Amino acid sequence: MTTYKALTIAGSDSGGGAGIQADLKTFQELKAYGMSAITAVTAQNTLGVQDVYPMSVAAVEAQIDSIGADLGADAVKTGMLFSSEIIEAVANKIKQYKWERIVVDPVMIAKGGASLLQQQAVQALKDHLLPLAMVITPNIPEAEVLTDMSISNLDERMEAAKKLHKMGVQHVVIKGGHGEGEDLVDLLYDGQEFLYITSKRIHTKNTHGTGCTFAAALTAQLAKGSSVRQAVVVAKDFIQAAIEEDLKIGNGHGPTNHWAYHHRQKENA
Ligand SMILES: Nc1ncnc2c1ncn2[C@@H]1O[C@H](COP(=O)(O)OP(=O)(O)OP(=O)(O)O)[C@@H](O)[C@H]1O
Ligand SMILES: Cc1ncc(CO)c(N)n1
Repeated sequence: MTTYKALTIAGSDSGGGAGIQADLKTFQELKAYGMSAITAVTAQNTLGVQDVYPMSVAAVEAQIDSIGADLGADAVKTGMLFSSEIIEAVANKIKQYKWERIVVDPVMIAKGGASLLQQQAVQALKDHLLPLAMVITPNIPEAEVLTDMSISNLDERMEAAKKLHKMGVQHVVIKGGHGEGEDLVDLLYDGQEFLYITSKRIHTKNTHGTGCTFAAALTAQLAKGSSVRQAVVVAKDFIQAAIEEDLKIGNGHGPTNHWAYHHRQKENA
């Protein structure tokens, strides 16, 4: 049996709902072998981010080298990268190891408002990482920052997706969690066609880590050889199950349930 390997390069969330922890749990549930390179340690829980401790560039590079020199990776996800120095180092390592199935989740701000990316690092993201991305998964506010436009309807979202594609990204997924209304649309653009992945909005405050979990599910599927389109559909089912069966823990925005998708599949088998 082949073992498919997925690497996450992201920040640690001590509360376990987002970041590295969400990614590794999701990889495991989707049967991809999970590996990590930590870019920053956050002191975080369901109430918010209490502190951020970035790693040195050398520490980030050393973790990636340990993986590149031995295990290798079938797909790579980037999450919280914090600074332009870390972004440049990560982009160089991706090129060095010739990794191609790259999912860039352009994490900027946590739900409570804490900054997970320095403002001056946005340009580095555009210059160095976007051209390497097989898929980018911004939420609406992140797509606005990256494209320098305001997005208040689906037409503008389509225009933003085209702009991001022009910046060198192969596939763009602009997620609809931050949109309005009962129907929620994630928009996929591959440079030619738009695909709308729709669902009903679930009314819950427990949405901590939805973005990380969605992008991690996408990465696991790409590691196993899926097409981007198939991977996005599975990622949407995965996050839908994880939000529907949310965990009622902590006093703020609780985490999603990373085992709900697998659990449902077993029940339906
Ligand atoms: N209330 C909800 N009901 C159903 N699906 C949701 C809901 N909120 C988010 N999603 C889904 O979760 C995924 C992540 O979307 P969202 O726009 O919330 O990402 P995000 O803002 O990057 O998340 P995060 O806050 O973790 O950074 C998308 O597939 C979206 O459709
Ligand atoms: C470490 C980390 N990465 C990403 C997010 C975005 O959800 C978060 N809250 N924390």
